[in-house]
Amino acid sequence: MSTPPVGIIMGSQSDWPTMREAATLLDELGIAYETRIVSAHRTPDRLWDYGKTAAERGLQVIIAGAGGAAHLPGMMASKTRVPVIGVPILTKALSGVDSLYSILQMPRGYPVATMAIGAPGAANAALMAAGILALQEPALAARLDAWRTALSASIPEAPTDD
Ligand SMILES: Nc1c(C(=O)O)ncn1[C@@H]1O[C@H](COP(=O)(O)O)[C@@H](O)[C@H]1O
Repeated sequence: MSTPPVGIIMGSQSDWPTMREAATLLDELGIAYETRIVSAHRTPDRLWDYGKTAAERGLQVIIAGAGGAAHLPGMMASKTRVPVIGVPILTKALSGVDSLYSILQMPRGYPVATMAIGAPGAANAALMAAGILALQEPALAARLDAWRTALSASIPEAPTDD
């Protein structure tokens, strides 16, 4: 089976309810993806292999979600030149600020495009991936434009009581 353009990876099964937001949006936009649980802490060899083969397999964007000591996105960025979009998972102890800072503060040379905490960040990660892929795919660019127009049109001009 050929490699899809997007890889959605996450540190744990417990991240899936959040990361599913990214998958749902990619579905809506007709973008193929694969999903994997990869942890820098718990499955370092899996992380190594995934990062080492990402470019040669044909992945074009990696969306990486992790919570707490969220080293996965940064470690993946250190292992592959494929752009990594990081999603900080909302945590109970520190409200996801731990995840956010862990992903955001990368040293020079190994960037991670860091999204907002939680589900909105996961959705935006998919839209960011779509925008990157749309640079080379006019049909996808048209679908993304239509999606944005529809969202804009759905916003009421004035608030209602219920
Ligand atoms: N941050 C990381 C990494 C990593 O960065 O490699 N691996 C797992 N985790 C995170 O641990 C949290 C709790 O995981 P469990 O629910 O499995 O205990 C998850 O949010 C996961 O992303």
